[in-house]
Amino acid sequence: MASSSSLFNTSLSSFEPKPKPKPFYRNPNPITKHRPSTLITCTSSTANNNNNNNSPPSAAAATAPKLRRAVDENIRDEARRHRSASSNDFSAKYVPFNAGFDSAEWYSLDEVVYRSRSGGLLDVQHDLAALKKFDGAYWRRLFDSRVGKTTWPYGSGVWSKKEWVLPEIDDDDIVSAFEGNSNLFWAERFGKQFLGMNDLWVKHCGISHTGSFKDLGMTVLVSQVNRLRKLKRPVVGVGCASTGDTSAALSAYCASAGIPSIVFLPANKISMAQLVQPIANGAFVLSIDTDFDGCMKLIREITAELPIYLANSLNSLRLEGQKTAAIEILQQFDWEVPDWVVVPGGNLGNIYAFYKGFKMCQELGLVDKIPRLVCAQAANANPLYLYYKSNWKEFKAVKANSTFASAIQIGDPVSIDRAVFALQNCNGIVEEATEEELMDAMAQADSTGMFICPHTGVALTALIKLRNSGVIGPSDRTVVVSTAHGLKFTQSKIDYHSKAIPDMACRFANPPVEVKANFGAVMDVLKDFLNKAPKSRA
Ligand SMILES: Cc1ncc(COP(=O)(O)O)c(C=O)c1O
Ligand SMILES: N[C@@H](CCOP(=O)(O)O)C(=O)O
Repeated sequence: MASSSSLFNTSLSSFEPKPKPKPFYRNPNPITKHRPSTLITCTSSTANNNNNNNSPPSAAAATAPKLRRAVDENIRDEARRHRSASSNDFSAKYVPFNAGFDSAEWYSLDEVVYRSRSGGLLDVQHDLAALKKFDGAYWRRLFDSRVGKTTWPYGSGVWSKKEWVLPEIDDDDIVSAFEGNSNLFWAERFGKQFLGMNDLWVKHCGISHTGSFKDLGMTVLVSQVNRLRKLKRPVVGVGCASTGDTSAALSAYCASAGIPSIVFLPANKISMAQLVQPIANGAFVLSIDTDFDGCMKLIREITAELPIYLANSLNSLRLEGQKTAAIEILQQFDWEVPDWVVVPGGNLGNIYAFYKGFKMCQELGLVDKIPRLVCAQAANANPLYLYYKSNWKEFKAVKANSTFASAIQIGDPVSIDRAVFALQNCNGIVEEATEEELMDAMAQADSTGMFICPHTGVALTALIKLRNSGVIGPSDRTVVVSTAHGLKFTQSKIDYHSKAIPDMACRFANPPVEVKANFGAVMDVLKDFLNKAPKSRA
């Protein structure tokens, strides 16, 4: 149903494929329970207002004018100059998913490994004991102190939480577009008009470098690949299967670092905007005559044979970046916890990433609870929903049917176990949206000034259903995660507003009025319009 793809044949036969980090901790006003001496050094350069270290700036530093760096220095050099010489205590490793802290099976993040010995998923496990040496107030202040700066690499919403993401990577190896720090928008009119809600928010993760939340995970994965290549590990390129957003992010971050990228796309199943992104960024694009699940199977087989690093969220590194969106939401609410967070789900890495981000904040004392999560699926690609409805009795992959929410047209999600774990541990809910429901919800949201993607329409439908059934209350603080930019999915909006979708009423369509180029004709249609327009608010 993603009719955009028929305009641009994705077979594209005419297209030629073209050591440990230095610590940076200083805390002149200790607020920690314990303050490890190795972490804190204060040099004359760190004492100025550049705040390249971990400490919140002092009041004097915050008001003093910043000294411009030397002309022959860039922001990486500047960050390097300000780093101190001691080493930090933080570390992370791969363990089998849901393994305890004493797991005998673990792998260094510098190994190329995607699965546990038993074939299960992996997870990145942080040394929580080391992180807990600092209390929640310390972490809150540290993260808050880095927002809105251009200091390398903390100008990124992901790397501003570096100690919780990839603590051991050298800042020099980081590949970042200063992603994250996305807008948390108060959906005042949508909430009031369509839901009777006064505390509804949309986290616009799609207003980002490549137009989706995938940037958050990809900066981490490509940075680690950059490091592996510097360590002379045999990684000749990075590859993914994609419904359009993972491939866009992968190709952009790889292009930025000069690393070859290879993307497997299901032919004629992604939007034209998504297709052109990896092409423009110089990826090697394969348009394959199968669906996403078929592409995913192929890339797993290929990456097992060739030195191509797997960039899908099966690779748990990605989720370390994606989880920062959850931390950001808490931060944007001044560390108050919302009641609900609604996330559209496909391959199901992101719902777990949100859970993990919230859970870390609770475990490390930044907040005292976590929100309930809702995972929203398209009814045409709903294996998680069916599993949930069976009371988690039996999981069956499905054949995903065509959906306007084409980026979640996935029938055999690789992160199913992660998603179930997340939902069961936060009293979560799974909902689904039919094509008509998701398109109507998208049009309704757009009519209140947003310009959302169909996947966000799926999430809004879930919210509408849970509001109508009274599960979500009128004053519950609720965040809907918008996962991609609406401009990637304009064809679906054109089809809707042209009422060109078979068997769909398109109730909120707003087609343009064709009118002759003369004053009288224009006046007639305008008078008609103004008579029908709602009168201004008293
Ligand atoms: C725009 C968009 N929304 C939602 C999702 C679902 O995320 P996940 O696969 O992590 O469930 C994806 C990708 O799958 C996506 O591209
Ligand atoms: N929507 C995704 C599907 C693949 O998801 P991933 O998070 O496992 O890479 C895409 O855009 O490709």
